Amino acid sequence: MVLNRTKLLGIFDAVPVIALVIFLLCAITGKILARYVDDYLSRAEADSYTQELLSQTNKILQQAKDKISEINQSPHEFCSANDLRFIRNIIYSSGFISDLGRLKNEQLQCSVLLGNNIPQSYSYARGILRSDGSVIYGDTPLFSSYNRGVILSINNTNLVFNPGLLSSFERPHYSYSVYAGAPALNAIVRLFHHPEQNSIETPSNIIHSRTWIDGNRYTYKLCSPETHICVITVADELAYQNKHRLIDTVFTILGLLTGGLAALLLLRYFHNAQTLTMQLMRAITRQELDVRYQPIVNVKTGKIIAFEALIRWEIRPDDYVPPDVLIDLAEKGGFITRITNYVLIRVKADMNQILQDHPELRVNINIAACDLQHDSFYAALARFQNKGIRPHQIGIELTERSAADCHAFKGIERLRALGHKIYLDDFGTGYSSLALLGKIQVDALKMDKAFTQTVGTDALTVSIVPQILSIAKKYKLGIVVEGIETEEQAAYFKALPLSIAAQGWYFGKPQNINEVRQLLGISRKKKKNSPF
Ligand SMILES: Nc1nc2c(ncn2[C@@H]2O[C@@H]3COP(=O)(O)O[C@H]4[C@@H](O)[C@H](n5cnc6c(=O)[nH]c(N)nc65)O[C@@H]4COP(=O)(O)O[C@H]3[C@H]2O)c(=O)[nH]1
Repeated sequence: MVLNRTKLLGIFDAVPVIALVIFLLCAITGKILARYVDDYLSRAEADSYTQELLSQTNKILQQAKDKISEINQSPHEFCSANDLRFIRNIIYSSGFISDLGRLKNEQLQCSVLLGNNIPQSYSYARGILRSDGSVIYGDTPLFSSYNRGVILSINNTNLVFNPGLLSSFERPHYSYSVYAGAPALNAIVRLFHHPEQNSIETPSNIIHSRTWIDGNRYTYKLCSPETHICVITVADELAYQNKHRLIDTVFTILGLLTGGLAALLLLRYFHNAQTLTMQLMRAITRQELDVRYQPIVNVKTGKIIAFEALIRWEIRPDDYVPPDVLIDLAEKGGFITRITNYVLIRVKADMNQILQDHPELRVNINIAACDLQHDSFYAALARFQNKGIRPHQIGIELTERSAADCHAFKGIERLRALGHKIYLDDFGTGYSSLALLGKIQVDALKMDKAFTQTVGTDALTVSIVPQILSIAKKYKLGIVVEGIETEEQAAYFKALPLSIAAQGWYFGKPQNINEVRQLLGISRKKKKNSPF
């Protein structure tokens, strides 16, 4: 008993550590999530800003082409005063053109700002030949009042872009550079840039993608595969700092709260379980547990042939802990054999005389696999024989799960050698029911009530009831059908050409020993003396 209690406390001792680990895991997960969300939002923000600049640049290039074709419709003499006036009217209304020059044999002849006063030597920066036949010169030196400018050249017409044309798209903490590439991607020039953006280097090529450059979350690149225009935006730390702090705080708090809640729930669950387990151990010591007996009948005659002993724990008046919960607690707490021995003692006290008087009658006891390793269990069983009760009058029920435990095999053999009958409980609910029968020898199968309840319903056609019955027949095993609740179910099994024992509310619910005595007395009267 000291050993059991120590083992039990050992399990519960680990709970605060597990709770702490869960708490820490949740807190760390919160931090990691914050990082992901932060990255996602930063990328989304950079993406939308870069996209905006890219589409604006594409729009301006298209408008520039339109303006050039409009200007090329000039009805006036080439570079005449009227021609320059005509052009001036068009470019001043556009807002994004700072000058426009006309060329002959690749030599500038006149421009809106310089008139016809053009210096003879003129050299352009490197130009990019684009797929539509236009040429773009990035940051070319100019003769006009602007030192440098971007030129779009189509059909002997050079359009100079206003250098500040993207200024209305500037954003705090962001700067940008816009590039144009040749379709073959072998040459790139810079078109426009933020006034502070001089440090960024022209990329060696333009790969069509949207990405953080070199994994740096402050430099974002977006290229258009159609126009070969690329925009690189650069954010400073301040652009994300506040958002980063907010996201980090929110997710850290969420992580801590979730972790705290999970840890608390775990502690509460185990505290309750611990409390219940301790209460159960106390109830055993104080002998507060009760045993009820459910009749098992021959389904053909309706005669009682046995009882199943079932444990009951009334934790408060009319408030019972379900036996499977109670058994689970005892198994996890490592003191299930105390329950089994307790039941054996109670059964002996209750049924001693009845079993002696009626040697045909049997009582089935539920046991767990680990009982089979305890000498105290065999000793408790042996006490029945001292009173002249024969071993076959004490049936042993083991669930499939328990019987499949490899340590149980030897114990089962030992019990059979002692003369006890072995019943495989809840048969059919395990995944290896049939395989189990090849490994261990049992005397009867108890068909689980879940299958019984398919009788009288459409589900019977697909249920495994017939298979279980034929397995029992094939292996020459007895069969006890559990959970018979209706006359229809009873009639179904009664009509089968098999010897079947039955148990269920239809024949009688689990009852206390006084009711059992009464039941036997009633049966006795009915059958004129003995029902057995
Ligand atoms: N719906 C319905 N249920 C019916 C009907 N006829 C009987 N039952 C219930 O079916 C269960 C039959 O016991 P089990 O399969 O061995 O299943 C038992 C058994 O595995 C375990 N158990 C009960 N007492 C002990 C015990 O002393 N030791 C061990 N190790 N396990 C026990 O707890 C399980 C549940 O026991 P109980 O709640 O008493 O539930 C009992 C019984 O009350 C019916 O017609 N309809």
